[in-house]
Amino acid sequence: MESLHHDSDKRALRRFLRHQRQALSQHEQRLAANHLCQHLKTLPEIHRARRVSLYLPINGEIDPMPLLPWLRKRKVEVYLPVLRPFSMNTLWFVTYRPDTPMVKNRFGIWEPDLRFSAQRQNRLPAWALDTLIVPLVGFDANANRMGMGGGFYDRSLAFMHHPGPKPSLIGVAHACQQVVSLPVEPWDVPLQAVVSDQGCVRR
Ligand SMILES: Nc1nc2c(c(=O)[nH]1)N(C=O)[C@@H](CNc1ccc(C(=O)N[C@@H](CCC(=O)O)C(=O)O)cc1)CN2
Ligand SMILES: Nc1ncnc2c1ncn2[C@@H]1O[C@H](COP(=O)(O)OP(=O)(O)OP(=O)(O)O)[C@@H](O)[C@H]1O
Repeated sequence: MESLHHDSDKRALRRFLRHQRQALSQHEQRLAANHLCQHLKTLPEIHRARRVSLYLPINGEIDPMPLLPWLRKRKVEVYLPVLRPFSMNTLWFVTYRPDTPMVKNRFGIWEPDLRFSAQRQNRLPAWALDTLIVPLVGFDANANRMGMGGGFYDRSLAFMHHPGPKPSLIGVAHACQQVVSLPVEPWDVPLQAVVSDQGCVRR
């Protein structure tokens, strides 16, 4: 595919890739999730991390949750992205434990409820995490990414363009979400790597 230059091309590609992953059967999804997590477990960015964010999948997204028992065993603190209230489309990262009270957000994604997230000791800004597992709609061989189009991760990770602490960013997606090349926008925050059910591409 040629590189894409227009917003309408980007929207069409996003729609196409979302259809691709939604067409996977439950069996294919489970297999892909297990393969993904086997690859993730080999990454140094995961091995050295003490605080990791995952996400709860929707719309055919690859499921990173099979990693959870492994992380818990290693005493890694696990966080989920939460739509930050009263703030323009940015994310907080909230502790995910077996007793964390959950609600559906406006996109139908389960997230820790507001009373829980509002307590400071239960959340972190993205810069305080060691590694973020970032859900993707599309990626290319250079680990460029395309998300849901809300700009949530890009906005929440804008600090990556400045000096200071920087977490590792690992994108994850189904192998069928890889394209030849994606346009890079000025606000895009580069990932270290993208991991799929079929392996890992590095920047
Ligand atoms: N599982 C998961 N959780 C996540 C994300 C994600 O991509 N996946 N996010 C990553 O950013 C944030 C939520 N961002 C989202 C952005 C757009 C849509 C979405 O479905 N948009 C619809 C329009 C819906 C509407 O406007 O009401 C669409 O694109 O059709 C969903 C989540 C935080 N949590
Ligand atoms: N740092 C930022 N500050 C303000 N707006 C931003 C920032 N980053 C992205 N945006 C806005 O978010 C919108 C969506 O961006 P884009 O299409 O790149 O989303 P995306 O690749 O799906 O990323 P994400 O996974 O973060 O949603 C764009 O209109 C862009 O202007």
